[in-house]
Amino acid sequence: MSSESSMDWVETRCHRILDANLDRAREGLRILEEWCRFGLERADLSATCKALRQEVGSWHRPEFRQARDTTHDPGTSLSHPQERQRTDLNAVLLANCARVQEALRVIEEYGKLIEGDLSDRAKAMRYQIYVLESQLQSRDRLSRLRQARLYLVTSPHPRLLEVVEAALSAGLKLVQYRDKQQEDATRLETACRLAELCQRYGALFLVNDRVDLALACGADGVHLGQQDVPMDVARRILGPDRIVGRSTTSPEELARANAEGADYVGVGPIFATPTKPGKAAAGFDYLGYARQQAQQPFYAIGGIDVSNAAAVVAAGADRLAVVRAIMEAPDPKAATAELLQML
Ligand SMILES: Cc1ncc(COP(=O)(O)OP(=O)(O)O)c(N)n1
Ligand SMILES: Cc1nc(C(=O)O)sc1CCOP(=O)(O)O
Ligand SMILES: [Mg+2]
Repeated sequence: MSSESSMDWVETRCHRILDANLDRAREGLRILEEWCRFGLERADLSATCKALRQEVGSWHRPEFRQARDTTHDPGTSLSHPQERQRTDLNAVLLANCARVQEALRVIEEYGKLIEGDLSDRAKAMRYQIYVLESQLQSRDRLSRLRQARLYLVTSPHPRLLEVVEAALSAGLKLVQYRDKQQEDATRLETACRLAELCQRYGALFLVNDRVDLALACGADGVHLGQQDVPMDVARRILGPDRIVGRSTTSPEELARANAEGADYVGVGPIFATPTKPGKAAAGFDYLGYARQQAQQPFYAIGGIDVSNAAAVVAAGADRLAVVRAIMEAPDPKAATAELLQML
């Protein structure tokens, strides 16, 4: 083969690679765009995906398509089991973000042999996809939060992981690690183990009070009380894509939570509870007020169990947070299932 033809040979293969990866990037962006449009109904994110897809389309050149040779492509018969598996919607989004990022990385590398500008544009877009992935994860966290009707707030327990796993196995999708007494090193270790457990079950995991522990264990967010750090401090530390909730007991506290943009609020205590001794019940009156005034999902909390959950729902709660009803249940899995059934 002459040196000229070997150059042509390499160039033709690069065109083939660029053709495949330009198509791969556009296909992945289309899949993300469909969820943004029809799933999240987010015009802004849909427009972002559409613009990125159109830009990638503008990078195609006739010589790239002319180099296509699907008949002799050994990859068409290759498949990995993980490519067929999508455990949930989030897995679809993550898989297609990765598909676009990988395709852009290939275009960036092989584009250097063909056209430097193409390589530079692919690199710049790859960072835009990282941002889009965070936005989708954030939207995904908030959409998952809205879907979570039952919230387990843990209490200290000798078999804490076992109890939480039993509740997760019944379909629980929202857990908060709350332990006011434990030393930090132990709390961090426990938080990391709970975070891993919740991720395995596709559940959101938050930490009570402590933004530092939430950050350190990679939690999906933090729950702040009235005496905890301001919301903007928590968001500065955790980043804009994590969930921050706030306890409320009165219209004034709810107004503050609305004003600071809490992603959800606790509304309680509905009934006086030994889990939070010394705090007077806010009762159904405040629950009814919160139903009218809360600007985010709210979880009724305080003394709730299967004996009164129906009454709490009837008084205006769509979502419940419990401690003892699960943590002290003889059968946490059955208790969780029964509460979920009532919601
Ligand atoms: C969902 C939910 N609501 C309220 C609380 C109470 O938070 P806690 O830190 O236990 O008490 P305060 O800080 O609000 O006094 C919660 N943990 N979860
Ligand atoms: C952690 C907590 N916060 C409350 C609030 O009103 O902010 S009441 C509460 C304790 C809830 O425990 P149980 O489900 O065992 O009654
Ligand atoms: Mg607190």
